[in-house]
Amino acid sequence: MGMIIDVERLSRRFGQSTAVDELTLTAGAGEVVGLLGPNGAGKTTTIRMLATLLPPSSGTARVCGFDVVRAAGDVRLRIGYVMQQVSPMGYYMLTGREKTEIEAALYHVPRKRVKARAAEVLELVGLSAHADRLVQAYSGGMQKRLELACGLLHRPELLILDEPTLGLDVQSRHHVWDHIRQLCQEGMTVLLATNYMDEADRLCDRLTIIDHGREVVSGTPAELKAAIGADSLDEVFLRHTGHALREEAA
Ligand SMILES: Nc1ncnc2c1ncn2[C@@H]1O[C@H](COP(=O)(O)OP(=O)(O)OP(=O)(O)O)[C@@H](O)[C@H]1O
Repeated sequence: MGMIIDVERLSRRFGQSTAVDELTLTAGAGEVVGLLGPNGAGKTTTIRMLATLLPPSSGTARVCGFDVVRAAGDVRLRIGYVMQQVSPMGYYMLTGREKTEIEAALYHVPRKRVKARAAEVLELVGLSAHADRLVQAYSGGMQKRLELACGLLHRPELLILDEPTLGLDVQSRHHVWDHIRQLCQEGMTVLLATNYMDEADRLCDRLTIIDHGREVVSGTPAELKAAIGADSLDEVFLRHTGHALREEAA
């Protein structure tokens, strides 16, 4: 069975600084693989390389069997990417359904299928009842779920989620997690970047902890905790790096 993500010694430099440093990462079909690390650890840079938006400085990355540099078009057809920063401004005067249908057309869903597919993905993320409300009336959690729905429109083999619950309240986070878990049950492969250890713990089959662009340690959440007798992934991070995963806000 081919790997959905197969990354070998991937690096990205910006001038003198190295954002991603010889990272190796794999994901098999149906796995939820996490990248856990603090702000600036290199998660988004890694994701942008896998999504073909940023060329690597060195190393190789294959997604769904295609090289992200030489076969970027083949990769793009097979991935959904839900970005960290969502700017809903351009969509404020649209309903959730209208936004989803526009994105469906952009994602090359055949015209005859657009309405049905939009309704399906809205149902998947629990937004059917709110589909005809304006996006500007959505809560933060609903907007995130709408982004998730749009990432699913073209039935990607790999869904890439960058901080899917950043800035959400506890209840909304649990709601988003429920929907991500449901997608996994349907066999989707997910790459999740987060700096929330509870999110990584709850959702990931395997994760790689990164710091300063480099792998610190990787394994299942249970393995990582058991190896050092830690109760939480925060503690795992602290023990391996000597500093906290999340700096306290000043
Ligand atoms: N276009 C760029 N030019 C220069 N430096 C960059 C660029 N993009 C990212 N970096 C640097 O690379 C490092 C990794 O950033 P990256 O955004 O990948 O981290 P991250 O783990 O995703 O953090 P966050 O959780 O804040 O998104 C940072 O030091 C950042 O300043």
